[in-house]
Amino acid sequence: MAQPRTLFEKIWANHEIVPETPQTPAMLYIDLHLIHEVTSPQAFTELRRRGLKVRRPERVLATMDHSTPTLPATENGEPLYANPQTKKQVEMLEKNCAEFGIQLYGWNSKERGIVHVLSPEIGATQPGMTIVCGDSHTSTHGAFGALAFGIGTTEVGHVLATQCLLQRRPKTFAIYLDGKLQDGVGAKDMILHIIKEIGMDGGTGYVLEYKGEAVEALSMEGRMTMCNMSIEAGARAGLIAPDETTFTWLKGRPRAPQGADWDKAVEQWKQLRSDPDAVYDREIHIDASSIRPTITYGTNPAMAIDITAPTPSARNALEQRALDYMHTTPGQTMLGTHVDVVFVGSCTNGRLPDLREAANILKGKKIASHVRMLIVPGSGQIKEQAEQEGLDKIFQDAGAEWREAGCSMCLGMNGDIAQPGQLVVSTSNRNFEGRQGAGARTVLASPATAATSAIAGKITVPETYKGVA
Ligand SMILES: CC(C)[C@H](C(=O)O)[C@@H](O)C(=O)O
Ligand code: SF4
Repeated sequence: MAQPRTLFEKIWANHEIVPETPQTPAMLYIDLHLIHEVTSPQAFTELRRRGLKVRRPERVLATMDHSTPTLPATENGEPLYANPQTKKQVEMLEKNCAEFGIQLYGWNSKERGIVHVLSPEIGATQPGMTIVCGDSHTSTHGAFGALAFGIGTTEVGHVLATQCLLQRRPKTFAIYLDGKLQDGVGAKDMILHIIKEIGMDGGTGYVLEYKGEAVEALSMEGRMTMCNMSIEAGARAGLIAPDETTFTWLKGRPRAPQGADWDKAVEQWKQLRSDPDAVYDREIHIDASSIRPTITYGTNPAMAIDITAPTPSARNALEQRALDYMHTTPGQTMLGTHVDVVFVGSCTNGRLPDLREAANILKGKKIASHVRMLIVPGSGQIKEQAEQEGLDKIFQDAGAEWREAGCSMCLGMNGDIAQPGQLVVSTSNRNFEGRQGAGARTVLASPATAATSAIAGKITVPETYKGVA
C-alpha cells in the first residue's frame, strides 16, 4: 500500500521538478501565472535588461484591477485615472503584454476584473494546478483544489522566464468545520472566526486545508471567500478538495477542458482528495453551528469578534494602538457604532452571490441618509449578470453607487477612498490602518452585515440572522 497522502502532498508531488534539500528549496513547475499592473512592471524590466523571453506565454494571463477607475470612462473613451502613477501602471501592463505575447483582459475586454475573480470565472483556474501571482490573495484559487500562492516581484520575473519557482515545502494544517452553519451566517463569518481562533500567524508555514460538512455545503464563491483570507492567518495557501460542486461550476467555462477532455479531467480531479489516513502536521475542529455573524474591531483581521460580543481589552501596546485607532471601547459591543461608508466588493466578497445577498436585504429599502455605499462587482461578467438580474437597480434605488469592476476601495489605490476618521463597513479582507484611505477605519464584515448596517446607518446584526442575537 502506498503511503496515504494529503491533497497538498499530491499536488506538490505532481509539480516537484527538483526536490528540496536542507540547503536548497524545491523547484516547482507552475501551471498558471496570473499578473496584474502593480507587481509586474519591474519583472518585465528585468527580462528586458537580461534579454529574456517569457518561457510559456500561453500559461500567463494578465488583467488590470488595482489601479483602474470604477467610474465609467469619459465620452472620448479616456479612463478617469486617479493620478499619473495608476495610469502609468496600466499602460505599462498593456505595453508589456503586447511585447511579450501575453493575453491581457484589458479595457476592451468584457471580462476584465479582479485577477482572483476573473481567472476562476473564465475556467483558467482548475483543480490540481499550481498557480502563482504577485499578489497575496492568490490563495483564493485554492477553493478549486489548486495549490495557489502569492509571490514577490522578483519571483514574478523568475516564473515569467522559466515557468518554474523555487519554493520551500510548507507544512499541512487541516481545519475541520463540523456540522451546519446557522441561517444568516456565511463563508465570510466562518473565515473571520477561524482567523480569530488561530490568530494572525496561526497559519504561518502551513497550507490550510478546509474540510468538513460546512465546507462541503459551501458554493464555489463561498469557498473562494474562505481560501482568499487564508493569507490573513499567515498561511502560504488555502485548499479545499474539488467535488461535484467544483466540477459543475467549472463545466462549460471557456478555458475549462471541453468534450472528451472534460471527462478525462474530471476523472483525474476526483483523485485530488486527501486519503482517509493522511496525516497533517496540525489539525483543529470547529463546530460550525457555533459561529455567529463575525466582524472585526481592530486593525488586523484576527481582531475579530461575534457581532454581539463585547470587544476584548488590549493585551499589548499594538492592540491598544489598534483600539485607539478604531475608537473601540473594550467591554462594549460594536453594535450601534456610527457607520459612514459601506463597501461591498473585492476578491473576498465581490461575486454574484455576495451581491445578491446584499440586494436581498436592500430591496425596497433606503440606506441611511448619512451613509455612502459603494457596490463594486468583481468582474465585468459579474457586473453584466447583476444588471441582467436587476440588482443594479435595487442598489441605486436604495441610494448606493454601482460601479465598474475592480479592487476599488478594498485598498483605495484607484482613488476610491474613505475620508480620515470615517468608519467603513467593508466586505474586503484587510482592515489595516489607512488601508481604505489615510485615517479611515475599517470593519470587516459579510455582505449581509454590510447591507443591514448601511440601512441602519450603524453596525447592526444582519437581518438574515435568526439565531441568538
Ligand atoms: C497590490 C498587491 C501587491 C496587494 C497584495 O499582494 O495583496 C493587494 O492586492 C492587496 O490586497 O493588498
Ligand atoms: S480586491 Fe483587494 S485583496 Fe483582492 S487583489 Fe484587489 S486589492 Fe488585493
